[in-house]
Amino acid sequence: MSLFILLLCPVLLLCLLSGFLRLLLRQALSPLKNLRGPNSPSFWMGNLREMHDQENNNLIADWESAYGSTFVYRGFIGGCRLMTTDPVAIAHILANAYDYPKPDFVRDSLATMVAGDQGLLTAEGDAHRRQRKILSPAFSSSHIKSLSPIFWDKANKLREIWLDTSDHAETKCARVDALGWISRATLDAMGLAGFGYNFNSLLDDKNELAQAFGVIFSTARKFRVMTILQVWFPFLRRFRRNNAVMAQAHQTMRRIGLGLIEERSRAVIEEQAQKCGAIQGDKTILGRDILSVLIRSNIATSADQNMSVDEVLCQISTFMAAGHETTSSALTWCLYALVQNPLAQSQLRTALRDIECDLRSECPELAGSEYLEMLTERVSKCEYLDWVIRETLRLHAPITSTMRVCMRDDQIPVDSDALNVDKNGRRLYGIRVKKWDIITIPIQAINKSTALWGEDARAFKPERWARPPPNAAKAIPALYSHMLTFLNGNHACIGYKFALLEMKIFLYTLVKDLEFRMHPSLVIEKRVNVVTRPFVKSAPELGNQLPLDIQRVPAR
Ligand code: HEM
Repeated sequence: MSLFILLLCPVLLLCLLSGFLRLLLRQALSPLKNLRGPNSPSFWMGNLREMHDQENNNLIADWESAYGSTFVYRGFIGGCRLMTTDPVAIAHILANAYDYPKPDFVRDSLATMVAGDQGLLTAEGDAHRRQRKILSPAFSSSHIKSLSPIFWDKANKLREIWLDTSDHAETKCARVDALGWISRATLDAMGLAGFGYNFNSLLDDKNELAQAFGVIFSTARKFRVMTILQVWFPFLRRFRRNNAVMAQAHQTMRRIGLGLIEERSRAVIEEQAQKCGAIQGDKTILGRDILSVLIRSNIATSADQNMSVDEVLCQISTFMAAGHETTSSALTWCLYALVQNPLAQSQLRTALRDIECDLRSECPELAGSEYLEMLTERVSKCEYLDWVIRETLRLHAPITSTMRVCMRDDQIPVDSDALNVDKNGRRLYGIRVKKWDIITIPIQAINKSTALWGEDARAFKPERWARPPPNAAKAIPALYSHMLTFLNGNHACIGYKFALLEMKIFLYTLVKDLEFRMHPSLVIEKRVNVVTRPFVKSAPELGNQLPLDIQRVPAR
């Protein structure tokens, strides 16, 4: 054994030991240990293993009915983690976002995914505030609307591919993997709308940047003991799998990303020199993509406040990670919900066909971009489509939970009507937390909670949106429709208008002329790997997929 290894072993052991001791001390001092919660099936892993399948086993709803809306579950070596579905507690945590940031291990794992720790997803405090301000013009309603031609183009391409596939099938009905196709179409849309880059993945799946992102995102790791250890012992993060492959993918991303930034910056500077564009993204004649608007906004920001090249580069992969997979997951789950509810599917098709019919008869002279603009307006306002999307995002939130860590000792308020008690049966009027305590906000469980949404909370019912939500649900502090799908507060999703418009345009284009069905023998379950994706229960080895049968619906 070399001298180096002989010296290294005791150092590693010492690091591990001091890490363990620190952890045990924090846990011993945490007031969370006084709260009720489920038994821990494992000393080392606590409840983490059973939580891995929570989207398929209603685990959190069961815990909620046993222990109330605020309780603890166990993490690594039995550490207590707070879980709460209490709207008042969640409002407090999200309103004090910088006192409750994402835990270091979450940020580290996101940083691996977005190829750096300088993007909006991982930034905190002043850096986050500054970045968000520079990025906000790119996500305004008017700017997002100006991106709609990209969504129409990619949605139409997918529609043509699917119509062609079904028309050429012997029975005029073809089976496609909806998840795979939607993911390619939304990747293409994100590339163009995000940073003016054409992945062209609907026609060719060999694009080098798409492959690099594929490698980077696949680091969203499976449940492994090593992953848990890396959470608590940062030095172990050096020994990640695929490090060489990842480095290569990061290099590709950096090379292409820097090229895009340079190209866009040059275009913006030329544009300003010619005074042919305003700073507002939607009025410029050049690049409407988010990166171009970000660069304009960055140039207009004072030098001590603007973003560095590395920060801008990191935003590109951040849009990809935060914007592409989430929207493709939401659209896929929407089609799943519609095949499970054929009545809702046909009602939606009727509403979508009415839009086209009404527009053609009211404005027969409209064509080209004018027609598309008016169509976008009508599709955005279609009531039934809106209900279908809300109901999908409530029942199938692509991001099912998020974590926060307390950065100061605090007393988190709770709903005064909630009858939560601690381990000793004492009524809880607030939750005492200590610095470093970890909190899980179970987004999906809150969206489906029967206590908040009523007895039919787990059913897909677009019509529920015809009435105002129950009072209990109205208390949820949300950015969108009383649900936490896009979260709320300083770290709320910046791209939610982008996602909603893209979803509406894709659904209009696909559902209007295609009927979707699923073979009754197929059972679909959810797999959470940063975002939630479907897989066939009897064929998990085939990976994430949603096999749907598609068929052209004859014109009216
Ligand atoms: C259905 C689609 C989407 C869903 C469900 C979704 C959901 C979320 C959620 C829950 C968060 C908060 C994460 C946390 O703090 O733990 C978030 C943040 C974020 N999202 Fe989205 N998102 C979607 C689409 C998009 C799109 C299309 C973009 C960009 C084009 C985007 C960009 C971002 C960014 C940059 C953040 C970080 C914001 C911050 O920390 O300040 N998202 N999203």
